[in-house]
Amino acid sequence: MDSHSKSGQFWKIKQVTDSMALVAELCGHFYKMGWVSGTGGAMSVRLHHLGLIIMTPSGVQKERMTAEDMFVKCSDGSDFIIPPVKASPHKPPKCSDCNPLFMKIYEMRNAGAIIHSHAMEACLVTMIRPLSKDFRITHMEMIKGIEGHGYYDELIVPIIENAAQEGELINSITEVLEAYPRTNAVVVRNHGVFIWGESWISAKTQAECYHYLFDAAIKLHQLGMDWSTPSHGPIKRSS
Ligand SMILES: CSCCC(=O)C(=O)COP(=O)(O)O
Ligand SMILES: [Zn+2]
Repeated sequence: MDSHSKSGQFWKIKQVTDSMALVAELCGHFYKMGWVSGTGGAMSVRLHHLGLIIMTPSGVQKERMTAEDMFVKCSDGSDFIIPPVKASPHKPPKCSDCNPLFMKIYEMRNAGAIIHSHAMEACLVTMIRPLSKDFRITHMEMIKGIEGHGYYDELIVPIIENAAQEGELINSITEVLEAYPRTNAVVVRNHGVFIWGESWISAKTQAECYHYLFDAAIKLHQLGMDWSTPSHGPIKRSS
């Protein structure tokens, strides 16, 4: 291998290891936000130009992960890097249960990163209106943080029903990705939310806006105000 090729290989390896470290660092931040507590939640970043996908491991303290805990998959889902087994009593590392859901989102959307949050506000907003098929909100400045949306737009986020196992959500996620072509988030009732963007920065920024809007909706509801109407006027019995 000539020195030019060696240099190219070095920079590719560095991009992968830097991204693995970045996912660990971001999960530490998300833990402080209440998005990945109790081992819940997960994250994935896709390195389009390298054909690789980084995913968090399953069932671990998400705020204590390091770069070497990350799984790295090829675009077809096969393993590229499996984390080393740590000393007993730790179990062998397992990739996130969100793996099939992340792969489906990558397949159906041109995403560069996906965040799965277990934030309380993402749960509660689905429980206040237990029959609603989607979360709708308008006339809030933070809607502008969601790609393709303005202040006056109605932001519509599909809600799917929860299941006993994360992988069982695959059919309902696929259905809403088809039925809501503009959405870059799916809320799972009584569980959490999946949010994606073209880069990790876009996914994180939009995740902050979605969580803000869910929180605002809950607070508006507590104040007797209807979050889904332009005036946010008093809640009517039917809403
Ligand atoms: C209390 S966590 C239950 C599993 C879950 O919903 C989740 O998001 C975490 O799954 P993972 O396999 O990525 O740890
Ligand atoms: Zn989950």
